[in-house]
Amino acid sequence: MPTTKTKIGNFEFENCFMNAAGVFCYDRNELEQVINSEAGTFVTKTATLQSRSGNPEPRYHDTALGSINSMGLPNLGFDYYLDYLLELQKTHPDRTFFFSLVGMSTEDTHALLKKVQESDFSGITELNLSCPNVPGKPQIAYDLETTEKLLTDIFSYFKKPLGVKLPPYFDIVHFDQAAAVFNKFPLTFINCINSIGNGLVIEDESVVIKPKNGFGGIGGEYIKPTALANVHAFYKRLNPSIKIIGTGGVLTGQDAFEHILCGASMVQIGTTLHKEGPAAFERITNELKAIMDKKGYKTIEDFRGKLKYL
Ligand SMILES: O=C1NC(=O)NC(C(=O)O)N1
Repeated sequence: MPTTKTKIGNFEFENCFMNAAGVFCYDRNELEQVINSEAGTFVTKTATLQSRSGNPEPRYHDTALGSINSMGLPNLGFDYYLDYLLELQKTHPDRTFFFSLVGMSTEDTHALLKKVQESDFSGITELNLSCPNVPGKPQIAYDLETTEKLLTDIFSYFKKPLGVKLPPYFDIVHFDQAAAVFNKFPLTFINCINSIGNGLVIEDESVVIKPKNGFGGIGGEYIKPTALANVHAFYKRLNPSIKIIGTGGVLTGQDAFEHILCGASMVQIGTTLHKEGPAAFERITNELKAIMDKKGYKTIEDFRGKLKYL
């Protein structure tokens, strides 16, 4: 029977699936459901220094082909998630979890990461450089000069495993430029992609979410081609030591197979998890294993990154 186990940095995971930050990860109740599912691990909701109520509702809307959201980083605050992660290190010493975070300012980001560095947290940190939904705040990783400066400063003091959650890029030159920046740093991973920022969904004559006159991040089937392109573009450009997490448009085992074929070592599920709940992990894992079995692949390394060209 094929295995879908995987490795990120020095950490091994029994399954290459996990939630995408923002989905099923707001509090202990949701995170516990992911722990007890077939998922190999979880990532917390992106934590900020202080708790945030986020944007006005309605701020999330499912559509036939995916979702639109403008949550605005609602979260229970850094200390809530750190406390829970430290508790899990005692109750689940054999598991490794991801901690998503970002500051509302550069100073806050450094304050957060210094707290992680000084803490007993022994998991993996995902720095969210791509939230499109905080009014007035840009998606950081679209500014490569700022991103390079931020990572330079971070790696002067942060010595634990760190990856970055990236927005989608849409230009080959931008893939080249972004990869050149990321290759300068000892990143454990990059995560492609966050939602495609500032889309608009209309029903009848109205937008469907309240914040920003209806503009929000797009997820689901709409974004798989862009997600796959970002995973593969960076897979081809980054030092092999920087692993790729693939996020975006995963509804089935076939979608996950394609992310891994493009180079992903881990696959995150967002919109589908929001719609279906944690049972989606078992379904999609079984679908991927059936595809691997049919093709004679025993592990994901047998086909990871081996996308064929014409
Ligand atoms: O990084 C994020 N991406 C999203 O699509 N939404 C959330 C949010 O708005 O909190 N954050």
